[in-house]
Amino acid sequence: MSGAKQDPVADQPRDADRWAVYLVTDANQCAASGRSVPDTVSAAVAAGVRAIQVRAKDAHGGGFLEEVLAVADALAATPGGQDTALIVNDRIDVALAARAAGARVDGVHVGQSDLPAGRVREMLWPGAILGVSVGEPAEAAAAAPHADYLGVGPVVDTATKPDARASLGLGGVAAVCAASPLPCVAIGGIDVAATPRLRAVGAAGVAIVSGICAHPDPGAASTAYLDAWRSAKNRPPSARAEGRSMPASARPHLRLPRVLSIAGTDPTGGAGTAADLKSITAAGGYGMAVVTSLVAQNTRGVRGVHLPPIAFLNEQLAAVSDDVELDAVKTGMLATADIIAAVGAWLDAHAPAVLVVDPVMVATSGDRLLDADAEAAMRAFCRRATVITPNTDELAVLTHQRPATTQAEAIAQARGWAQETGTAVVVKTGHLHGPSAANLWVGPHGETHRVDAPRIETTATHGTGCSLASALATRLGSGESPAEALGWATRWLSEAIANGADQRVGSGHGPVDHAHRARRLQRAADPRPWTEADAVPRQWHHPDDVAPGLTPDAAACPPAGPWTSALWRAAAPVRARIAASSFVTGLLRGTLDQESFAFYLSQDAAYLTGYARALAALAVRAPSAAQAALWASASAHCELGEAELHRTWLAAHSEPLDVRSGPITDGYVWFLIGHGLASPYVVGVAAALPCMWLYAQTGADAGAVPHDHPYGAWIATYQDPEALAATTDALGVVEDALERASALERADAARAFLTACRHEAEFFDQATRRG
Ligand SMILES: Nc1ncnc2c1ncn2[C@@H]1O[C@H](COP(=O)(O)OP(=O)(O)OP(=O)(O)O)[C@@H](O)[C@H]1O
Ligand SMILES: Cc1ncc(CO)c(N)n1
Ligand SMILES: [Mg+2]
Repeated sequence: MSGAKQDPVADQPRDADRWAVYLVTDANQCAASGRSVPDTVSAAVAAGVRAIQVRAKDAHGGGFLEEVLAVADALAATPGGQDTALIVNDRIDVALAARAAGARVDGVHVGQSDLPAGRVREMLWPGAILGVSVGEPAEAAAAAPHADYLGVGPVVDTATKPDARASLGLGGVAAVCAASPLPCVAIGGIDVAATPRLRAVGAAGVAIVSGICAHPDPGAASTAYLDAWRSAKNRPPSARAEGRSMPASARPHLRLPRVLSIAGTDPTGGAGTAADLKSITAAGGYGMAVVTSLVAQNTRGVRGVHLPPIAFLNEQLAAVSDDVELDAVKTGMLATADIIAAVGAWLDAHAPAVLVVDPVMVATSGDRLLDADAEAAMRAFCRRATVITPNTDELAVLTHQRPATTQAEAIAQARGWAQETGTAVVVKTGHLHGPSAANLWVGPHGETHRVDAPRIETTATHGTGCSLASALATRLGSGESPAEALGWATRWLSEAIANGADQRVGSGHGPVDHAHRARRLQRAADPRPWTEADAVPRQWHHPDDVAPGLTPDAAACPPAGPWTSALWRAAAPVRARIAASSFVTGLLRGTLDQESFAFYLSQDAAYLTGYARALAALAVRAPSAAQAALWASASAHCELGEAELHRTWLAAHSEPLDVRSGPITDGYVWFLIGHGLASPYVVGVAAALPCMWLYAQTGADAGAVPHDHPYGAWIATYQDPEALAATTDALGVVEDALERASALERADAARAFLTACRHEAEFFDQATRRG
């Protein structure tokens, strides 16, 4: 029996350095150098290794289990062992058995010949780490939705794994890393000298077998690997020269990416350096700007361009690079071949880890921003980039083709470009027509990441290209993968475009609202008590005491009497906020991106489990059998009926069913359970009501949903007649309980009701706050 505590390292393995040096054990090699596997593990962990995989190719199940338990004990007894991930190779059953025996096991690693990663994930416990061995980008892509990290190899031919495939070399590892959004740990014949080079091509760590197990001093060997890992720069100075960037996924997340924009100006603040600085700030970076050209322009068009001497451009560039280390560079309007040459020369000397080139040629207004004879120079300049962000017209110029008129044509042009140059392309579809304004990342190895966004009916599109490229550079510079970075930038920009017109700036193509998201989050972060609940009087004697002056509006599920009617009126402001939220409007229109919906759904699954328990508590405390039955059957419905829909939708859309609840979900759930268990019954039922009542209202607001609506099946649950009947019954219970309650309890119940409404608003909104 293992003495190790069942206390998973859970979130720790997501640390940037978790996989730096990953020891994979081999009992034969340990034995040959006179040591047990647990002793080898202890020595490695004492030296600073923080990930261990127990591998026992030849052992039978029982022997393997013994070895895992012994390693778990060794970890429990070694300083640093608590923070060390313990992964079991191949055998899910052994991992489960070890956990059943009380050992802390954190996950499982499987190969291509084991069960498919998605199946393995279904068998694992929540929060388990799943690693998958891959040898090519296609395998990485298949494993990515299910795994937490990838083992990439073999790097060189190795004797420890006789069944291994042809070695990948540094280039092969780089290709898989570049195509993968997950941390990629290189494995297979890695010596100390190769370690920093693997880090430089994008590996998140090195997995070592013989280099440590067969070494006479495993502790010293571990130290040597760790030192070699740390000696490598986070980003490879040579990568840019090779025209390849280090994949963002493998870089540790930087605290504050320092991002330089090299672009023209817009005195009305909507495009160029002004837009770039706002976008970099909004995306979480420190923004800097070098001005290539002074542009007299506004929302209606360009009036004049003044180009400062090249020598002065060089002076600006040197002033930045002499003093500040850069995590990302974004270029915009470069205007002339001379400027392109000067910026190119500076980039030769100061290769940033991330270079986003927005090949600005023509403004939204139709004015030229790049000399006609500089197109060839821009084409060559683009090859320096990590990624370029042309609009469809610019993509056509770069690829010598006619402008694409469909997304498929634009993607085909981008593919050709990416394959030929090795530089990724973000295909922007703002200039096309149709309901979608999606962005797509098209990489040199054929990989694409599509981020859906709805086309917005607005004139506020001045500077959208500048803003997207700057936000993208910032998120890539912070260490995000291409898919993550483009996802964040697209969602943020979509909100900025949708709210741009409210700024009332200019009469032409107005600027986007770069700060909209920040303002929304600032409001959400306000720690003061929620005002709607604050407004309830200390005692509530009469229905008019709550929400005086608010005129009633119709509820899809009508109030059951004067008290619930008063609650409905008091909730009007927060109800309006929910109805206008970008999540709910996007959901009802069907324009919400799938990733946000999947996040919402997984939180809702977690929520329902808690809500079912809050309802069960109310059943226990109900004053009558009829009320107990109402809450008990609603509880059973949540636990069984509704959660099933979550599972089937997520599975059908290949989205992971992640039932870990986030802080917003947790806050709401425990608020409900707390009131259900510990507050007067009237307070508990008032707290539980908004979940039913506001959902019914959202369903009614949705109206008839077309059969091809992407979230039609989901919205139908809001309109479910059984749920409506339960809501009507619940309203009767709350009305009755309020009628009988004391004035003090009634006020508490109203506050709990309004606070629950606010929780509902936060709950919807959380899906659009990620990142
Ligand atoms: N009406 C719109 N609705 C939604 N998204 C839009 C709209 N117009 C542009 N976008 C988004 O803004 C980004 C840039 O758009 P676009 O393709 O127009 O680039 P651009 O022409 O380079 O912009 P700029 O005018 O700043 O140079 C894209 O991600 C696009 O999807
Ligand atoms: C300076 C500058 N860069 C880019 C654009 C593209 O909109 C613009 N209008 N102005
Ligand atoms: Mg543009």
